[in-house]
Amino acid sequence: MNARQIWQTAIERLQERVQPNTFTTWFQGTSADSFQDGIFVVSVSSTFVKTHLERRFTSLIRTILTDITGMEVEVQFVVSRDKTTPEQSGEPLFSPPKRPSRLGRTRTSPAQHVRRLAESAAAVAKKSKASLPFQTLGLNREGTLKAETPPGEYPAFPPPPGSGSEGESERPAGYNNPARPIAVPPVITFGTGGQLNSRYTFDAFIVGKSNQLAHAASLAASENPGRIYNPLFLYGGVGLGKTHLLHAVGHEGEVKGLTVLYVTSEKFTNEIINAIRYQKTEEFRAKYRQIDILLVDDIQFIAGKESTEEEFFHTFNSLHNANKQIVVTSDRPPKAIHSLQDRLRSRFEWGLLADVQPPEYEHRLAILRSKTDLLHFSVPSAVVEYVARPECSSVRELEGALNRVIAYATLHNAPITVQLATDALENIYSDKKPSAATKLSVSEVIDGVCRYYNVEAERIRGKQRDRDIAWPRQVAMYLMREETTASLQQIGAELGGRDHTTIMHGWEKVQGEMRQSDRVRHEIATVLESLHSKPY
Ligand SMILES: Nc1ncnc2c1ncn2[C@@H]1O[C@H](COP(=O)(O)OP(=O)(O)OP(=O)(O)O)[C@@H](O)[C@H]1O
Repeated sequence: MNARQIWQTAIERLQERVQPNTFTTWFQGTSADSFQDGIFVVSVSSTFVKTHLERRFTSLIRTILTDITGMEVEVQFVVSRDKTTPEQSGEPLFSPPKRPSRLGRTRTSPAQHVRRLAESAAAVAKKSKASLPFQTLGLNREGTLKAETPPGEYPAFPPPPGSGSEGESERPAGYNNPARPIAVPPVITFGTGGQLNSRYTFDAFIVGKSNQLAHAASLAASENPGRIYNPLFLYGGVGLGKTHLLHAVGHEGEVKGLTVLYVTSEKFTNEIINAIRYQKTEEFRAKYRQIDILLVDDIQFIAGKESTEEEFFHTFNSLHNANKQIVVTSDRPPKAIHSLQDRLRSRFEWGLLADVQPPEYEHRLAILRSKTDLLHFSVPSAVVEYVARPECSSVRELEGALNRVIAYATLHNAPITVQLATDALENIYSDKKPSAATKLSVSEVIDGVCRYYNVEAERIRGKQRDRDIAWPRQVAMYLMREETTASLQQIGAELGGRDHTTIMHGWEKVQGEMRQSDRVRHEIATVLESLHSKPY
């Protein structure tokens, strides 16, 4: 067998032993460079891939090559400068969507990518439902199961520094390894852009079923900026890690030496307003068009702002045409951003839509453990389990609860015990029990609905009947009836003097839509979640 044939066989075995998205991300596009004097050289497409393969897969590849060749093999990786990317070779596993010949036309290929990722997520989910105790159940950075790996399957979990062989871990909960030192890339500023938070790296992100797709897609986009999933649209409820992933993509771009710009949609809007005001639109455009990776947080807030949408549309086109990566986050999918221009909506739907959901209990435990490690605080397992127990819809809330327990212990100079945690979280966790105490006021509902749909309260109270205002108004009716103690008459009075039958009709309409549509159920759940999430 020559080097190429050996590598072909090795690749087939690797494919059987690692998860599909791990395989695609790291092994797709590798090839045999040479095999001489027991040294097998694998050619890879980038330094990033090289470093990752060296760190995580050397021993597995060595074992496989030794097995195939029947001799002791050392493995090395080289970056092939003139190596064609998968896209250039014409045989991509992930390929960028074909550019439509006219605006707004949709493409199909990203759907296959979604399916592939979703299938692998589902496979992991299925596996994780097996009778493993949660302490030994986990997903690593690639979403592969870390612990209790079935015989023959390679544990892809990275080793803590100095812990011996690859794949071993000290982490009991088995999610990705927060104990690893986290590379702290330099904080970047670009023009008037924002900064990347050095804590928000892929290494510090704990992967679970609820965020696996978003994580895998972000990782893949950061590996191949502008080539895969462009744009990448991350969406989900508050405090679930969208911004974290956005920054992580930015950090990886920085490592590659690319020009990264992170901006909130609010900042983007202000810059446009100022550019128009001071006749600096050319400078604005020039700045935005030399970016390699554009990261925009909370894109839903540009909806309904005409000049901002217009300028973003042109920026988007210009970057996308030049194969520059665009990643945006939103609290909801493009379809649910009601006042967004159709041409922008269709562009957002063009790449990959990936959602993040609230973490389930085991995932919350793993996140909390990683946070205690990062804080260099030793928190007993029973306390971590106590903090993770209530249904916590946002990781930010979870972090807040943990910080509160630690602060409470420090303040009282007391050991961290379950009793102390119970005291520290008394008011907070009792709030979570469904009771009259959780009822909202009508003005809280109006504020929340206006924030979510990006409309003004006067319009909600007004007479207009366009769908873009009628629907938020009906949602307000529904939520006021469900979530406040106000009577139908009081709700009617609050909503511009409407009759109680109109309120009843609005409530029925939303309830009916929720019964029929997952999307509407999700939408209402998101509004509710934002209404109930209070900062600690
Ligand atoms: N899977 C995770 N692993 C580790 N930390 C996480 C994870 N998900 C969220 N966090 C942490 O939770 C906090 C909130 O996350 P982030 O700001 O990214 O949420 P978000 O979805 O962007 O929320 P918002 O919509 O309110 O802006 C951050 O400190 C982040 O590091």
